Amino acid sequence: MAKLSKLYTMQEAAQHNTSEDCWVVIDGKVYDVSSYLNEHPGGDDVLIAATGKDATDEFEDAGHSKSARELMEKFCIGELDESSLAIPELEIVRAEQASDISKKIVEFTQRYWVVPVAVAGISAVVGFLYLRKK
Ligand code: HEM
Repeated sequence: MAKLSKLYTMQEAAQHNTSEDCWVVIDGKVYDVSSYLNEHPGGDDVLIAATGKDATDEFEDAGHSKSARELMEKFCIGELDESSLAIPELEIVRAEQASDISKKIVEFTQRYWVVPVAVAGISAVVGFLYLRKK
């Protein structure tokens, strides 16, 4: 049967970054290692330093054994909400692009306001002459 797991955003997981309350994210899963900090053979400092980010590479670089991987399942509290990683970045890019475009439009109209005014003036004169001929 499929198991439902709780989803956490990276922002939420990142708040647990102390020696009393420590969550790490490894391979898309969230682990609450608070109770394991003092027992971790690699030290508590490496675990605290690994909070607030994807610690998969650091975990793999340490060359953890099979028994370490089995043990870590005990601390798994849920999964990472992958969509939470992309949204803030997309929003920032879009907001910057939007303000860039509107800035350019304002600058353009300030500099070249003569162009639409001239077009309107010429059309008015041409229209006036055309109507008078009739
Ligand atoms: C739930 C998460 C974790 C568990 C259960 C865990 C468990 C263990 C265990 C049992 C060892 C002893 C060696 C072995 O059996 O492989 C170990 C060593 C080590 N761990 Fe972790 N670990 C976790 C996360 C991490 C993370 C995120 C990092 C790095 C950011 C890390 C860094 C290290 C290092 C550097 C050692 C080597 C210590 C040495 O040999 O001197 N561990 N870990």
